[in-house]
Order: sequence, then C-alpha cells, then structure tokens
Amino acid sequence: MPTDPKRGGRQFLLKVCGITKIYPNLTVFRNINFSTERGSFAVFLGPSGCGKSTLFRVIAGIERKDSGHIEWKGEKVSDLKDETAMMLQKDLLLPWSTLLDNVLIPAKVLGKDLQRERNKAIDLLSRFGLSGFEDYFPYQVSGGMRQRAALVRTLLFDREILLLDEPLSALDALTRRLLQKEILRIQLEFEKTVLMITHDIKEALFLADRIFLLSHLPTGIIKEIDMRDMPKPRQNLGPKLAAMEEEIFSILRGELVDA
Ligand SMILES: Nc1ncnc2c1ncn2[C@@H]1O[C@H](COP(=O)(O)OP(=O)(O)OP(=O)(O)O)[C@@H](O)[C@H]1O
Repeated sequence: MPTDPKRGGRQFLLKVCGITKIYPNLTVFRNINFSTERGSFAVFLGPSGCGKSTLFRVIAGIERKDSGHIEWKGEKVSDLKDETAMMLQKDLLLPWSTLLDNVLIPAKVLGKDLQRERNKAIDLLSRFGLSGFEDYFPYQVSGGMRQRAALVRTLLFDREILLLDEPLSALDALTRRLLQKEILRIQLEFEKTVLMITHDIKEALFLADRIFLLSHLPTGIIKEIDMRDMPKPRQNLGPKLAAMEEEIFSILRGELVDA
C-alpha cells in the first residue's frame, strides 16, 4: 500500500489506515489498509461472512472501529456519514410509499427543497427507465425496477462516495448485466467514487478499477488487483480477464474455511 497521499498525480479521496473491528469474542478484521482515488471503482471480493458488510458499516460511520483511522481528502476524520450513501442487496423501499415518494426520502431527511428534488427525482427515474411508474408502489414493479429506484434514491443523497453492498445479487442474470452498465454510467456521469461488495468474480472484473480480495476471518486484504489499464466497458471476458477470473477463484477458494 502506498503511504504517499499522491499517486499518479491524483489525490486519494479516501484512505483507510489500519482499521480494526472487534465484536465481543470476534475479531472481524485487523489492520485493513486501502486507498481510493476520486472517481474510481473499487470492488471487494471475499468469502461469505468474512466481514465485508461490517467493513462498509465502519467506513460509513454506522459502526465504530476499534483502532486505526480514516482520512478524507488528506484530513483525518471521525467518520464518513456526510460523504457516503449506502445501497444494500435488499432495496429497503417503503412498501406503503410510491416509487417517487421513496426516492424523495433523502430530500426529506436532509431538509432539501422538495419541489426542486421532486423534479430531479422525476428526471432521474425517467433516465433509469422508470418513467410512468412514479406513482406505482414497490410491490407493483419488478425486482430490477425496485433496485433502479433504490439506485436513484442513493444518488439523491448527493454524496461523493457510493457504498454498494451486493446491490445486484438478488437479480436475474440479464437484469444484473443491464444494471451493471447503469452503475458504470452513474459512476461516470455523476462523477461518483464507488466501493462495491460482490460475490460475483465476473461482475468485479467488468466493473472494477481496483479489486481487493479479502481473507476469511479475521479479515485482511490478501491481494489488490489494479485494473485501471483495462478500458471499460468490458463486454466479455477475453483471455486476459478469463485468466484473472481463474486466479481470483483459486485465491478465494483457498480462503474457504472448509475447502
Ligand atoms: N452486530 C454484530 N455483532 C456480532 N457479530 C456480528 C455483528 N455483525 C456481524 N457480525 C459477525 O461478523 C462477521 C462478519 O459479518 P458480515 O456480515 O460483515 O460478513 P459479510 O462478509 O458481509 O457476509 P456475507 O458475504 O455473507 O454477506 C460474521 O461472523 C457475523 O456473524
């Protein structure tokens, strides 16, 4: 891990320095270090239960860390509550609210100008293929449409970092591919820095600028794969990505406790 705050002329937006998380009787992770540049896409892959979601909750300031620190734009900060918006596998849309009211939740929570945010929300819903569905309730639309609405809601928090915790894993393969492209579009168009957890190695290879492979508990970063020189969109695997897929698979298989 570089300790220099600059690399390739770009300043790190987020720097995680030696953080540790311990629950009573369980050390989840110890001495995690990584950095992300503004506008980059980092993907975390690791065995089930290794602490990926806990790591994201600590980064987001939802849970406290036991040691280490986090730097934001070169400054030490206590948490990143105001810089991150999180999206989970479960869309967490309120079943009694329409899609439009659901995506307006950030505007209400943050006390923003509702009329302005409403126009923004309607525009974003339309750009994510949800035009005409604004007044539908979550149970009236498909899983992919609900996740699109959840993505729009995450965007309306207007935060620099998106923490995506397996946002697509409940979706069918085709919808998943379509939404992967939309996430890439969001990242570029809205200049977001994305940190994403997935169990899908191909998904990581399609999306990432950098992949972090995590070990079993207590978790550490066992390998960092730099993919910044591989242009996106990466439509199909090709020999280089296929070899990387095989390598990642064999590393992660070694991390399965009962392998
Ligand atoms: N609040 C908590 N108190 C105690 N232990 C917890 C708590 N939250 C999570 N854990 C434990 O921490 C470990 C890591 O959990 P976490 O959900 O972060 O893993 P994960 O890698 O995201 O899992 P998965 O890939 O299955 O989603 C697990 O053993 C879990 O039981």
